[in-house]
Amino acid sequence: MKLRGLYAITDSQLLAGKFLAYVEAALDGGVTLLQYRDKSSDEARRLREAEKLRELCSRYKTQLIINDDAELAARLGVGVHLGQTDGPLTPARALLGSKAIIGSTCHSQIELAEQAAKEGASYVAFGRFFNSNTKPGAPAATLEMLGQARTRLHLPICVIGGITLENAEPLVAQGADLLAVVHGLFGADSTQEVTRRARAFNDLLKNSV
Ligand SMILES: Cc1ncc(COP(=O)(O)OP(=O)(O)O)c(N)n1
Ligand SMILES: Cc1nc(C(=O)O)sc1CCOP(=O)(O)O
Ligand SMILES: [Mg+2]
Repeated sequence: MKLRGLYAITDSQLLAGKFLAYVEAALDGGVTLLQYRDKSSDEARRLREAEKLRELCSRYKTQLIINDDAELAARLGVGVHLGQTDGPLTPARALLGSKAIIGSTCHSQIELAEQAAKEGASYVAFGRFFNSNTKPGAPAATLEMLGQARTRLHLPICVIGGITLENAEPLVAQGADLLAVVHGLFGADSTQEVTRRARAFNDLLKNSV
């Protein structure tokens, strides 16, 4: 499966009271990867919500990715996204198997991405490219770095951080495969607008290849 398209990421605060409706609206517009990102330590709720997302994703033929938690991903039989302090990639690959999608945060460092590729990552993520409501303190990355990464790396490149329909085009032009978005997608006022935005993100990627 080619990893290219919209990578929707959930946010428990932003989606409070409309979680499944907004996620389904995004899936309806087309989502390549859906990441369940919940930074709370409420394990029972995390399991319950992740199970619901797995069911929804299977209906829409979208791949579910769990943020931070390889054990939960293994329990559900889905993929995982690991940051630099979320545990090593090699044991996660051993736990989840060769077919699982495993992503790695590489901030703005191509060397981290090369290492992640050696350790079995399925994609590497660079960011933050713009001001982010969700994670304002994330280290910054540049378009120039992204262009260099594209020439050096042979696995899918995900970009993240403050991405909207208005600013995404240069990232795609520099070789991004996956646009990872929270607010620029789920910050919409209605489910219809979420679906419209999802379609428009996909159009940006389609029109560039
Ligand atoms: C697709 C994607 N890219 C980067 C991140 C950030 O991961 P991390 O640095 O571990 O930070 P948290 O998201 O865990 O706060 C991500 N989650 N997804
Ligand atoms: C979870 C996360 N990681 C980032 C990084 O740069 O590693 S930026 C980010 C938040 C993405 O949300 P939004 O689209 O609302 O900016
Ligand atoms: Mg993390």
